[in-house]
Amino acid sequence: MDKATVRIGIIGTGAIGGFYGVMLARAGFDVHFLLRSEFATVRDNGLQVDSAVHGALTLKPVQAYADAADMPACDWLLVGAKTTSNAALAPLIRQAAAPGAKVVLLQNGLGVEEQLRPLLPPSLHLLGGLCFICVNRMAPGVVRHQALGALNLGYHSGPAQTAVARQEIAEQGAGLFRAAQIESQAMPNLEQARWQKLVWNVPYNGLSVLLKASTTPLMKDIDSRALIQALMAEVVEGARACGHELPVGYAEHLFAITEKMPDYWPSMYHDFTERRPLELEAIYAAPLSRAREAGCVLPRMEALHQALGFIDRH
Ligand SMILES: NC(=O)C1=CN([C@@H]2O[C@H](COP(=O)(O)OP(=O)(O)OC[C@H]3O[C@@H](n4cnc5c(N)ncnc54)[C@H](OP(=O)(O)O)[C@@H]3O)[C@@H](O)[C@H]2O)C=CC1
Ligand SMILES: CC(C)(CO)C(=O)C(=O)O
Repeated sequence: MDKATVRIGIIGTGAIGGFYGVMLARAGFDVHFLLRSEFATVRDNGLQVDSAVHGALTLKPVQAYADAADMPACDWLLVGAKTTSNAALAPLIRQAAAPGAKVVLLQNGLGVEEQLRPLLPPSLHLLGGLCFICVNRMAPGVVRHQALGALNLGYHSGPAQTAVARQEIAEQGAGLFRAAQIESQAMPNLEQARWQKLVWNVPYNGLSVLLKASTTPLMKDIDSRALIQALMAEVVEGARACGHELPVGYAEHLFAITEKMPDYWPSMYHDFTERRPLELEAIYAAPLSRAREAGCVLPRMEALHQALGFIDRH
Protein backbone atom coordinates (compact mmCIF):
# COMPACT_ATOMS: atom_id res chain seq x y z
CA MET A 1 0.00 0.00 0.00
CA ASP A 2 1.34 3.46 -0.90
CA LYS A 3 0.26 5.23 2.29
CA ALA A 4 0.80 8.74 0.95
CA THR A 5 -1.97 8.18 -1.61
CA VAL A 6 -4.57 7.13 0.98
CA ARG A 7 -6.43 10.30 1.99
CA ILE A 8 -8.02 10.19 5.43
CA GLY A 9 -10.28 12.88 6.93
CA ILE A 10 -10.86 13.24 10.66
CA ILE A 11 -14.31 14.67 11.34
CA GLY A 12 -14.04 15.98 14.91
CA THR A 13 -10.46 16.17 16.18
CA GLY A 14 -10.82 15.62 19.90
CA ALA A 15 -9.26 12.89 22.04
CA ILE A 16 -10.09 9.95 19.75
CA GLY A 17 -9.81 11.82 16.43
CA GLY A 18 -6.59 13.51 17.52
CA PHE A 19 -4.91 10.32 18.75
CA TYR A 20 -5.73 8.05 15.79
CA GLY A 21 -5.23 10.90 13.28
CA VAL A 22 -1.74 11.67 14.60
CA MET A 23 -0.80 7.97 14.57
CA LEU A 24 -1.99 7.60 10.95
CA ALA A 25 -0.27 10.80 9.80
CA ARG A 26 3.01 9.82 11.46
CA ALA A 27 2.76 6.45 9.68
CA GLY A 28 2.73 8.28 6.34
CA PHE A 29 -0.99 8.52 5.46
CA ASP A 30 -2.34 11.80 4.02
CA VAL A 31 -4.48 12.93 6.96
CA HIS A 32 -6.73 16.04 7.05
CA PHE A 33 -8.23 17.22 10.34
CA LEU A 34 -11.57 19.04 10.75
CA LEU A 35 -11.68 21.09 13.96
CA ARG A 36 -14.03 23.54 15.61
CA SER A 37 -13.06 25.34 18.84
CA GLU A 38 -9.40 24.26 18.66
CA PHE A 39 -8.82 25.11 14.98
CA ALA A 40 -6.60 28.21 15.38
CA THR A 41 -4.43 26.64 18.09
CA VAL A 42 -3.87 23.45 16.10
CA ARG A 43 -3.20 25.33 12.86
CA ASP A 44 -0.56 27.44 14.66
CA ASN A 45 0.94 24.93 17.12
CA GLY A 46 0.18 21.49 15.67
CA LEU A 47 -1.18 18.45 17.54
CA GLN A 48 0.51 16.82 20.49
CA VAL A 49 -0.12 13.37 21.93
CA ASP A 50 1.32 12.71 25.35
CA SER A 51 1.23 8.90 25.29
CA ALA A 52 2.10 6.48 28.06
CA VAL A 53 2.51 3.84 25.33
CA HIS A 54 4.20 5.63 22.39
CA GLY A 55 5.92 8.55 24.17
CA ALA A 56 5.52 12.22 23.31
CA LEU A 57 4.29 12.58 19.71
CA THR A 58 4.01 15.80 17.76
CA LEU A 59 2.42 16.48 14.39
CA LYS A 60 3.36 19.87 12.95
CA PRO A 61 2.30 21.27 10.62
CA VAL A 62 -1.22 19.82 10.66
CA GLN A 63 -3.51 19.83 7.60
CA ALA A 64 -6.22 21.54 9.66
CA TYR A 65 -9.61 22.89 8.53
CA ALA A 66 -12.34 24.92 10.18
CA ASP A 67 -14.78 24.22 7.34
CA ALA A 68 -15.46 20.81 5.76
CA ALA A 69 -16.03 22.55 2.41
CA ASP A 70 -12.29 23.34 2.32
CA MET A 71 -11.21 19.72 2.83
CA PRO A 72 -10.04 17.65 -0.13
CA ALA A 73 -12.21 14.64 -1.03
CA CYS A 74 -11.23 11.87 1.40
CA ASP A 75 -11.25 8.09 0.79
CA TRP A 76 -11.76 7.35 4.49
CA LEU A 77 -13.54 9.57 6.99
CA LEU A 78 -13.06 8.85 10.67
CA VAL A 79 -15.77 10.45 12.78
CA GLY A 80 -14.38 11.36 16.23
CA ALA A 81 -17.16 13.67 17.45
CA LYS A 82 -19.55 12.62 20.22
CA THR A 83 -22.66 10.69 19.19
CA THR A 84 -24.78 13.62 20.40
CA SER A 85 -23.69 15.68 17.37
CA ASN A 86 -24.09 13.09 14.60
CA ALA A 87 -27.10 14.64 12.87
CA ALA A 88 -25.24 17.96 12.61
CA LEU A 89 -22.19 16.18 11.18
CA ALA A 90 -23.97 14.57 8.22
CA PRO A 91 -23.62 17.59 5.88
CA LEU A 92 -19.93 17.88 6.81
CA ILE A 93 -19.35 14.20 6.04
CA ARG A 94 -21.06 14.59 2.67
CA GLN A 95 -18.83 17.57 1.84
CA ALA A 96 -15.56 15.83 2.73
CA ALA A 97 -16.30 12.41 1.21
CA ALA A 98 -14.80 11.21 -2.08
CA PRO A 99 -17.22 9.15 -4.24
CA GLY A 100 -17.55 5.71 -2.62
CA ALA A 101 -15.74 6.83 0.55
CA LYS A 102 -15.74 4.74 3.70
CA VAL A 103 -17.12 6.53 6.75
CA VAL A 104 -16.17 5.05 10.13
CA LEU A 105 -17.96 6.12 13.33
CA LEU A 106 -15.34 5.91 16.09
CA GLN A 107 -17.98 6.11 18.79
CA ASN A 108 -19.40 4.23 21.73
CA GLY A 109 -22.98 3.03 21.97
CA LEU A 110 -25.69 1.45 19.87
CA GLY A 111 -27.81 2.69 16.98
CA VAL A 112 -25.36 5.38 15.87
CA GLU A 113 -25.00 4.10 12.31
CA GLU A 114 -28.78 3.68 12.01
CA GLN A 115 -29.22 7.34 12.99
CA LEU A 116 -26.71 8.63 10.42
CA ARG A 117 -27.43 6.24 7.53
CA PRO A 118 -30.55 8.00 6.16
CA LEU A 119 -28.63 11.29 6.13
CA LEU A 120 -25.82 9.92 3.92
CA PRO A 121 -25.93 9.04 0.21
CA PRO A 122 -26.27 5.29 -0.46
CA SER A 123 -22.96 5.33 -2.37
CA LEU A 124 -21.00 5.85 0.87
CA HIS A 125 -19.90 2.83 2.90
CA LEU A 126 -20.70 3.16 6.60
CA LEU A 127 -18.69 1.31 9.25
CA GLY A 128 -18.42 1.37 13.02
CA GLY A 129 -15.14 1.48 14.93
CA LEU A 130 -14.82 0.39 18.55
CA CYS A 131 -11.93 2.06 20.34
CA PHE A 132 -10.41 0.27 23.33
CA ILE A 133 -8.36 3.18 24.57
CA CYS A 134 -8.07 5.70 27.40
CA VAL A 135 -7.53 9.19 25.96
CA ASN A 136 -8.70 12.68 26.84
CA ARG A 137 -8.07 16.27 25.83
CA MET A 138 -5.68 18.04 28.18
CA ALA A 139 -5.60 21.44 26.46
CA PRO A 140 -6.39 22.69 22.95
CA GLY A 141 -4.45 20.47 20.54
CA VAL A 142 -3.06 18.28 23.34
CA VAL A 143 -4.27 14.70 23.86
CA ARG A 144 -3.30 12.54 26.80
CA HIS A 145 -3.13 8.81 26.05
CA GLN A 146 -3.11 6.82 29.27
CA ALA A 147 -3.54 3.19 28.20
CA LEU A 148 -4.64 0.59 25.62
CA GLY A 149 -5.25 1.60 21.97
CA ALA A 150 -6.86 -1.19 19.90
CA LEU A 151 -9.56 -0.30 17.38
CA ASN A 152 -11.88 -2.91 15.84
CA LEU A 153 -14.01 -2.22 12.77
CA GLY A 154 -17.26 -3.67 11.45
CA TYR A 155 -19.22 -2.94 8.28
CA HIS A 156 -22.69 -1.49 8.73
CA SER A 157 -24.22 -0.59 5.35
CA GLY A 158 -23.59 0.72 1.87
CA PRO A 159 -22.71 -0.52 -1.58
CA ALA A 160 -20.95 -3.71 -0.38
CA GLN A 161 -23.74 -6.28 -0.47
CA THR A 162 -22.14 -9.67 0.20
CA ALA A 163 -20.69 -10.75 3.54
CA VAL A 164 -17.33 -11.28 1.82
CA ALA A 165 -17.26 -7.77 0.30
CA ARG A 166 -18.31 -6.21 3.63
CA GLN A 167 -15.64 -8.07 5.55
CA GLU A 168 -13.05 -7.11 2.93
CA ILE A 169 -13.74 -3.40 3.45
CA ALA A 170 -13.61 -3.76 7.24
CA GLU A 171 -10.33 -5.63 6.74
CA GLN A 172 -8.95 -2.78 4.57
CA GLY A 173 -9.79 -0.36 7.37
CA ALA A 174 -8.13 -2.54 10.00
CA GLY A 175 -5.08 -2.70 7.71
CA LEU A 176 -4.73 1.10 7.78
CA PHE A 177 -4.60 1.12 11.57
CA ARG A 178 -2.25 -1.86 11.77
CA ALA A 179 0.10 0.02 9.41
CA ALA A 180 0.11 2.77 12.03
CA GLN A 181 1.14 0.45 14.92
CA ILE A 182 -2.42 0.15 16.19
CA GLU A 183 -3.86 -3.25 17.02
CA SER A 184 -6.96 -3.66 14.84
CA GLN A 185 -9.34 -6.40 13.72
CA ALA A 186 -12.24 -6.59 11.29
CA MET A 187 -15.38 -7.71 13.14
CA PRO A 188 -17.93 -9.81 11.24
CA ASN A 189 -20.84 -8.58 13.40
CA LEU A 190 -20.84 -4.85 14.24
CA GLU A 191 -24.00 -5.01 16.36
CA GLN A 192 -22.50 -7.70 18.59
CA ALA A 193 -19.22 -5.76 18.83
CA ARG A 194 -21.17 -2.66 19.95
CA TRP A 195 -22.99 -4.66 22.66
CA GLN A 196 -19.66 -6.07 23.80
CA LYS A 197 -18.16 -2.60 24.20
CA LEU A 198 -21.20 -1.52 26.23
CA VAL A 199 -20.30 -4.08 28.90
CA TRP A 200 -17.61 -1.56 29.95
CA ASN A 201 -19.24 1.75 29.08
CA VAL A 202 -22.62 1.16 30.76
CA PRO A 203 -21.23 0.75 34.29
CA TYR A 204 -18.13 2.94 34.26
CA ASN A 205 -19.27 5.92 32.17
CA GLY A 206 -22.50 6.40 34.10
CA LEU A 207 -21.17 5.65 37.58
CA SER A 208 -18.23 8.04 37.11
CA VAL A 209 -20.77 10.86 36.64
CA LEU A 210 -23.25 9.73 39.28
CA LEU A 211 -20.71 8.94 41.99
CA LYS A 212 -18.08 11.50 40.86
CA ALA A 213 -15.50 8.73 40.93
CA SER A 214 -12.78 7.50 38.57
CA THR A 215 -11.99 3.83 37.98
CA THR A 216 -9.61 3.32 40.94
CA PRO A 217 -12.07 4.30 43.70
CA LEU A 218 -14.92 2.58 41.83
CA MET A 219 -12.89 -0.66 41.82
CA LYS A 220 -11.90 -0.34 45.49
CA ASP A 221 -15.29 0.08 47.11
CA ILE A 222 -17.31 -3.04 47.93
CA ASP A 223 -20.66 -1.56 46.86
CA SER A 224 -19.51 0.06 43.62
CA ARG A 225 -17.72 -3.18 42.66
CA ALA A 226 -20.93 -5.13 43.17
CA LEU A 227 -22.92 -2.56 41.21
CA ILE A 228 -20.43 -2.63 38.31
CA GLN A 229 -20.64 -6.42 38.16
CA ALA A 230 -24.44 -6.38 38.28
CA LEU A 231 -24.61 -3.76 35.50
CA MET A 232 -22.16 -5.74 33.38
CA ALA A 233 -24.30 -8.87 33.84
CA GLU A 234 -27.37 -6.91 32.72
CA VAL A 235 -25.67 -5.78 29.51
CA VAL A 236 -24.66 -9.37 28.76
CA GLU A 237 -28.30 -10.39 29.37
CA GLY A 238 -29.59 -7.61 27.10
CA ALA A 239 -27.18 -8.64 24.35
CA ARG A 240 -28.34 -12.26 24.66
CA ALA A 241 -32.00 -11.24 24.45
CA CYS A 242 -31.16 -9.41 21.22
CA GLY A 243 -29.49 -12.51 19.78
CA HIS A 244 -25.86 -11.76 20.62
CA GLU A 245 -24.18 -14.38 22.78
CA LEU A 246 -21.07 -12.63 24.14
CA PRO A 247 -17.94 -14.73 24.74
CA VAL A 248 -18.02 -16.68 28.02
CA GLY A 249 -16.29 -14.72 30.82
CA TYR A 250 -16.21 -11.47 28.80
CA ALA A 251 -17.55 -9.28 31.65
CA GLU A 252 -15.09 -10.84 34.12
CA HIS A 253 -12.28 -10.19 31.63
CA LEU A 254 -13.18 -6.46 31.35
CA PHE A 255 -13.50 -6.20 35.12
CA ALA A 256 -10.01 -7.69 35.54
CA ILE A 257 -8.52 -5.37 32.88
CA THR A 258 -9.97 -2.37 34.71
CA GLU A 259 -8.31 -3.48 37.97
CA LYS A 260 -4.95 -3.19 36.18
CA MET A 261 -5.68 0.04 34.28
CA PRO A 262 -4.20 3.33 35.49
CA ASP A 263 -6.76 5.49 37.25
CA TYR A 264 -9.12 6.74 34.52
CA TRP A 265 -12.03 9.15 34.16
CA PRO A 266 -14.32 7.89 31.34
CA SER A 267 -15.18 10.26 28.51
CA MET A 268 -18.70 10.82 29.90
CA TYR A 269 -17.24 12.33 33.05
CA HIS A 270 -15.34 14.88 30.95
CA ASP A 271 -18.58 15.74 29.15
CA PHE A 272 -20.25 16.25 32.53
CA THR A 273 -17.52 18.54 33.89
CA GLU A 274 -17.39 20.52 30.63
CA ARG A 275 -21.22 20.83 30.67
CA ARG A 276 -21.55 19.05 27.32
CA PRO A 277 -24.55 16.79 26.59
CA LEU A 278 -24.03 13.22 27.85
CA GLU A 279 -24.12 10.33 25.33
CA LEU A 280 -27.20 8.86 27.02
CA GLU A 281 -29.14 7.94 23.89
CA ALA A 282 -26.36 5.77 22.40
CA ILE A 283 -25.00 4.24 25.63
CA TYR A 284 -28.26 3.74 27.60
CA ALA A 285 -31.52 4.54 25.82
CA ALA A 286 -30.88 2.60 22.61
CA PRO A 287 -29.69 -0.66 24.24
CA LEU A 288 -32.46 -0.45 26.86
CA SER A 289 -35.12 -0.05 24.22
CA ARG A 290 -33.72 -2.89 22.06
CA ALA A 291 -33.62 -5.17 25.10
CA ARG A 292 -37.16 -4.16 26.09
CA GLU A 293 -38.41 -4.90 22.56
CA ALA A 294 -36.87 -8.36 22.94
CA GLY A 295 -38.80 -8.84 26.21
CA CYS A 296 -35.85 -8.19 28.52
CA VAL A 297 -35.99 -5.65 31.36
CA LEU A 298 -32.69 -4.40 32.80
CA PRO A 299 -33.69 -2.65 36.07
CA ARG A 300 -30.32 -1.42 37.31
CA MET A 301 -29.38 -0.02 33.93
CA GLU A 302 -32.82 1.60 33.66
CA ALA A 303 -32.34 3.27 37.08
CA LEU A 304 -28.84 4.46 36.14
CA HIS A 305 -30.20 5.91 32.91
CA GLN A 306 -32.98 7.76 34.75
CA ALA A 307 -30.52 9.24 37.27
CA LEU A 308 -28.19 10.34 34.46
CA GLY A 309 -31.14 11.81 32.56
CA PHE A 310 -31.86 14.03 35.57
CA ILE A 311 -28.21 15.14 35.73
CA ASP A 312 -28.07 15.79 31.97
CA ARG A 313 -31.22 17.92 32.01
CA HIS A 314 -30.05 19.97 35.02
N1 LIG B 1 -12.01 9.27 25.10
C1 LIG B 1 -11.93 7.95 25.14
O1 LIG B 1 -11.02 7.38 25.77
C2 LIG B 1 -12.90 7.12 24.39
C3 LIG B 1 -13.97 7.68 23.70
N2 LIG B 1 -14.80 6.87 22.98
C4 LIG B 1 -15.90 7.45 22.20
O2 LIG B 1 -15.35 8.21 21.13
C5 LIG B 1 -16.22 9.30 20.77
C6 LIG B 1 -15.42 10.60 20.81
O3 LIG B 1 -15.01 10.84 22.15
P1 LIG B 1 -13.83 11.81 22.56
O4 LIG B 1 -12.75 11.79 21.55
O5 LIG B 1 -13.49 11.49 23.96
O6 LIG B 1 -14.56 13.24 22.49
P2 LIG B 1 -13.94 14.70 22.50
O7 LIG B 1 -14.94 15.58 23.14
O8 LIG B 1 -12.56 14.71 23.03
O9 LIG B 1 -13.84 15.06 20.95
C7 LIG B 1 -14.93 15.38 20.12
C8 LIG B 1 -14.41 16.37 19.08
O10 LIG B 1 -15.37 16.54 18.06
C9 LIG B 1 -15.37 17.93 17.73
N3 LIG B 1 -16.61 18.31 17.05
C10 LIG B 1 -17.88 18.13 17.45
N4 LIG B 1 -18.74 18.66 16.56
C11 LIG B 1 -17.97 19.19 15.58
C12 LIG B 1 -18.27 19.90 14.40
N5 LIG B 1 -19.52 20.18 14.05
N6 LIG B 1 -17.24 20.32 13.62
C13 LIG B 1 -15.97 20.05 13.95
N7 LIG B 1 -15.62 19.38 15.09
C14 LIG B 1 -16.62 18.96 15.88
C15 LIG B 1 -15.22 18.62 19.07
O11 LIG B 1 -14.87 19.98 18.88
P3 LIG B 1 -15.13 21.11 20.02
O12 LIG B 1 -13.86 21.17 20.80
O13 LIG B 1 -15.40 22.35 19.29
O14 LIG B 1 -16.30 20.64 20.83
C16 LIG B 1 -14.12 17.75 19.66
O15 LIG B 1 -12.85 18.19 19.23
C17 LIG B 1 -17.38 9.23 21.76
O16 LIG B 1 -18.45 8.52 21.19
C18 LIG B 1 -16.80 8.42 22.95
O17 LIG B 1 -17.78 7.74 23.69
C19 LIG B 1 -14.58 5.52 22.88
C20 LIG B 1 -13.56 4.93 23.55
C21 LIG B 1 -12.66 5.65 24.39
C1 LIG C 1 -13.20 1.01 28.02
C2 LIG C 1 -12.60 2.35 27.65
C3 LIG C 1 -11.92 2.96 28.83
C4 LIG C 1 -11.51 1.98 26.74
O1 LIG C 1 -11.94 1.01 25.91
C5 LIG C 1 -13.66 3.24 26.98
O2 LIG C 1 -14.28 2.76 26.11
C6 LIG C 1 -14.11 4.61 27.29
O3 LIG C 1 -13.55 5.40 28.03
O4 LIG C 1 -15.15 5.01 26.73
